[in-house]
Amino acid sequence: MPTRHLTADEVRDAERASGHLLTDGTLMRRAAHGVAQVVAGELRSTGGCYGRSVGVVVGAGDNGGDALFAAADLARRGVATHAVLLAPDKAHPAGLSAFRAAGGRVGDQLPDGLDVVIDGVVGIGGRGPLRPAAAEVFDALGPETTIVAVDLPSGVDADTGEVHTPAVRADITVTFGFPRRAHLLAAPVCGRVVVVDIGIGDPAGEFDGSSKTVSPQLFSYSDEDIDWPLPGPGDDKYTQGVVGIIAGSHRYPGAAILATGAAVTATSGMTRYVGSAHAEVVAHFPEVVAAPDLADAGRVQAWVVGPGMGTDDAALTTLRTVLDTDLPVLLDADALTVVAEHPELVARRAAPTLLTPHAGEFARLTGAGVGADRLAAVADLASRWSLTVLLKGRITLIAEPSGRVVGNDAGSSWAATAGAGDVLSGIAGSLLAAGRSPQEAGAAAARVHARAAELASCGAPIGASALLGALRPAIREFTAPRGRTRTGTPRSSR
Ligand SMILES: NC(=O)C1=CN([C@@H]2O[C@H](COP(=O)(O)OP(=O)(O)OC[C@H]3O[C@@H](n4cnc5c(N)ncnc54)[C@H](OP(=O)(O)O)[C@@H]3O)[C@@H](O)[C@H]2O)[C@@H](O)CC1
Ligand SMILES: [K+]
Repeated sequence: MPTRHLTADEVRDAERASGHLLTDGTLMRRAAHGVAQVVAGELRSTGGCYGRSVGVVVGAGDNGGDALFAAADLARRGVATHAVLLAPDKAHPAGLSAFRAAGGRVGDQLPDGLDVVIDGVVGIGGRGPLRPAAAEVFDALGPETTIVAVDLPSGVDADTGEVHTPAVRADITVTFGFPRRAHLLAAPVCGRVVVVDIGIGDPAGEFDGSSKTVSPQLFSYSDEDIDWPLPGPGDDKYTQGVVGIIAGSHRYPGAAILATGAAVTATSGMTRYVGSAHAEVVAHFPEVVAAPDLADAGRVQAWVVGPGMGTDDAALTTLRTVLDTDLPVLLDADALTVVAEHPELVARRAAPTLLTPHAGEFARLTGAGVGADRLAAVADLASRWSLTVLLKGRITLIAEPSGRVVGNDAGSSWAATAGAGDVLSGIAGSLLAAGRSPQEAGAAAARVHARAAELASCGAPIGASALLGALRPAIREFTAPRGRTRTGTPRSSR
């Protein structure tokens, strides 16, 4: 099931709804125990707890309280614990007493060579960058020290995921109850995220309506949430959805080959190509049915338009023709540039429409940059234009007009290479043709694309051809173990 990522306000609502568990300090004790367990696990994996040393950086709020109670717990397991109090007068009193009682030491700075440092500067109450005193403590840490953030890496905005400068870069982040938006939007600085159950209810399920309605809503998918289309016993090449690719040119066939190749690889249905690179495309992929003109293209169930197609009058005419149909259409690259100049092309479209801009194309479409709040920006465009927008990046966001946004962390940036977007459009287009909604198609395509980049790279730079080459093994990871339901019914025929 997709995971929802909460705002700071929703987290506070959920905590408040737990009543006495909040007021009598139970939630904090559970949270602190969860942090201590994770740190102890880290220490055990590198030789054990006893005799090891842990530092805590303690801010003015409850986040610091969590860190102090966690350190007290660790001290009782034989760990030497040291704390720096950034605001000594405001440090959580009960947490500080517990820390001192367990033998923890308080000083102006942390000793060298600590095994773990716990970031308890700020959590969901933090605003803006890490302040200088805190930044100094983290800057002094050696590379051997593992940083464990309590709730969030300090200096990261809980709701927008903006990583301020400076901000803590955590190896592990331990959070409570439900992941926050920042755990996805700022995934690269959160490290491994561990969600500890502290007994607060699901805000979506248990709220009585008094909490604020939050829009947009951010979700992430696990591999199990990806329902890749598989051919069923009764399927033929047409019934699985035919995708048509309009991309590239005779002079610049690369985008055409990459997008069409991705479509050929992504699903077993038929792939058509329309454009002047038809000979080059067929030379690479003989299974593609290619035509130079749209009028001769044949029937499709979805169109991909744009990569390398140019932005001239011919491109405008082609776009107009395709967008006038009631078929799903994915618009990428040059098509986005044309639509930025002619937004009326998509204004009255009722059929599924998916725009796949990178940040530059997004700015062209909106007349403004993406800004620090990518989630709000992409959700706003999707809502204003009543279509689905996939904003590319290390964290790809796919927003529906309803305000539902799915985010996918690619896990690396190896796919930031020329032509990778063409591959993505081919994958997503074939999923649209297979009947997936624009958001499902975008989310599944982004996930498989990221996995292919990982498989192709293995730590080395890649080009888009290598990415395309790794697409089939990547897809296999999403289909092989889950190809059939318990009753033997192929998933695609359900
Ligand atoms: N409620 C519960 O039951 C549970 C809560 N839990 C925990 O509580 C956390 C929320 O605690 P919170 O509300 O006290 O806010 P918190 O994040 O500690 O920071 C607020 C303080 O920081 C300061 N400050 C602000 N910005 C700053 C900056 N950039 N750099 C430095 N300082 C900055 C600001 O003070 P200022 O200096 O501005 O006066 C303010 O006083 C939550 O994340 C979770 O860890 C868990 O135990 C589970 C149960
Ligand atoms: K923190």
